[in-house]
Amino acid sequence: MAAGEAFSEIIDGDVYKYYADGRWQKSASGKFVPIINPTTRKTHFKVQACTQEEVNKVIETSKVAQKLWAKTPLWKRAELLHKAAAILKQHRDPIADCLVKEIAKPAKDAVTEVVRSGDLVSYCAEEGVRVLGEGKFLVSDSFPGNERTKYCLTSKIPLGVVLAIPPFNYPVNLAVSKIAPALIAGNSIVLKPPTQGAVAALHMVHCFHLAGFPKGLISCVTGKGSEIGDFLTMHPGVNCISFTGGDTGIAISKKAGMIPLQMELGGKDACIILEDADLDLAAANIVKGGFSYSGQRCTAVKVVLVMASVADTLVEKVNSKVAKLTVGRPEDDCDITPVVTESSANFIEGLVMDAKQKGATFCQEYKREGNLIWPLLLDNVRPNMRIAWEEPFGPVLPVIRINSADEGIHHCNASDFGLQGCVFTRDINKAILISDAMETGTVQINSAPARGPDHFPFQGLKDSGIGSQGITNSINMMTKIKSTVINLPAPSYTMG
Ligand SMILES: NC(=O)C1=CN([C@@H]2O[C@H](COP(=O)(O)OP(=O)(O)OC[C@H]3O[C@@H](n4cnc5c(N)ncnc54)[C@H](OP(=O)(O)O)[C@@H]3O)[C@@H](O)[C@H]2O)C=CC1
Ligand SMILES: O=C(O)[C@H](O)COP(=O)(O)O
Repeated sequence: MAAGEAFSEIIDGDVYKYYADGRWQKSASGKFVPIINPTTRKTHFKVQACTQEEVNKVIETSKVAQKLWAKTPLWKRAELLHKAAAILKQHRDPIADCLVKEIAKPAKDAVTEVVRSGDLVSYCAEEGVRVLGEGKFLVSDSFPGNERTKYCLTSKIPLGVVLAIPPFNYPVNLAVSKIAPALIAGNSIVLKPPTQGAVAALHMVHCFHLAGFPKGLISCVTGKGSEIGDFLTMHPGVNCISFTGGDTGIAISKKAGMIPLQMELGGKDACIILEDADLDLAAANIVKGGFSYSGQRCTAVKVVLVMASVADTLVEKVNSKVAKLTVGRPEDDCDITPVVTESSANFIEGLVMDAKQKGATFCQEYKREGNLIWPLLLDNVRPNMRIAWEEPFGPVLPVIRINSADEGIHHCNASDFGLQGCVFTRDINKAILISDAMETGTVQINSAPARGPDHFPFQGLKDSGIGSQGITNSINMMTKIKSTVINLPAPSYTMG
């Protein structure tokens, strides 16, 4: 069911339409993709399974719309984005409700995601006006052998059609973090939402529709990534891909053509705890960082590396906080809610069983009902266990006891991932040295990893990504530099 009158045109019967050429449309495939509610494990929504012909048409109209959009004054682009942000925030409740049903996001966090997304769009509009409103002026006589006969003017121009593919865990926020920078920079956008989260994304797209963007500029095609993903990412009409997700991103980067790629992939964010750390602060951050949204955040704390001398105290403090976490339905705003799919729950269980077989200490009893997995801290994890290296994307957190900071740094750097990490210590000098040594895109000192606030640069090293996100970096990434050189007949020196 569509939530409320404002969204009635985006659904036909019980199947949500896709958005192309400024209209909500039914796919000619006659097929739909079911969206399973992680809590009930029953089909909750249905979306169109778009065809390759429909993708071709979308990219064609997207190209035409982009040419006109690039000629739209920057202040007008910003004005429309501000309007979309306001409409999005106005409709936060029905959109948040979709997040609860599709991805089992706790009710309050779901509202926060939508509000944060509106703020991101507004900030992007403001930042874009400044970043794109400025270029460079260079003179030739700064390079040896030249007189001042050339003036070079540079500006930032759009790339064309940007393909945006966000993951299930932030289907609205990680969609607008691609859509808003693309649009302010004069690009058009084709969104392929994650299957789980597609309906929330379609509602969000409708807010942009209501804001009055030109037709064809924004499109949203639905379907399973495994079915239309390759066709989209290898499409010759696509000029840039901004992707957030798992290993799929590595495969995409090998198949995509010679176009700019922004890839935000998985992580195994390490939390290093030194002997002098504030253990209450560390424990609070480990629980928040490791278990919020049931560990389904790329920036979740995914391995704790604690000095053996303080490990017992830390584990005790973490356990007493884990005991207070509520477990249940997202509608009831529980801390721990069902993980997104049954296959995800099975994968997490596989990691837990491997750790059990290899002798990890279970701080809580392992408990699972359907997709719901109770929070679990695994102590005395060793490097031969899969959980020491793999990303569970669930409420299970390994603790490895270390005897030196170097051992912690070594474990962190031996990972194929390099998204974020954190270190807890009262010694700022040690914190800086460890931060510099950690091969990750960001290190947080005395706090858990986090992508937000959304204007901070956000990037992964190694298998965690290509390029950098954050509002300003995304705007820059979705543009190219264009130079115009004025050649003078004779050298000219100002006031000379
Ligand atoms: N670094 C970061 O910023 C973040 C990283 N992540 C990572 O994402 C993963 C979990 O998210 P999840 O959604 O399961 O990730 P996936 O990689 O499975 O999916 C991400 C997106 O890619 C789509 N997709 C799937 N196959 C293809 C394909 N062949 N071509 C193009 N697109 C495709 C999916 O669509 P469909 O749903 O239809 O399959 C979805 O929209 C974790 O590893 C996590 O660490 C998550 C959030 C942030
Ligand atoms: O997908 C994710 O996990 C997000 O990028 C995390 O965002 P946050 O750290 O701001 O919650």
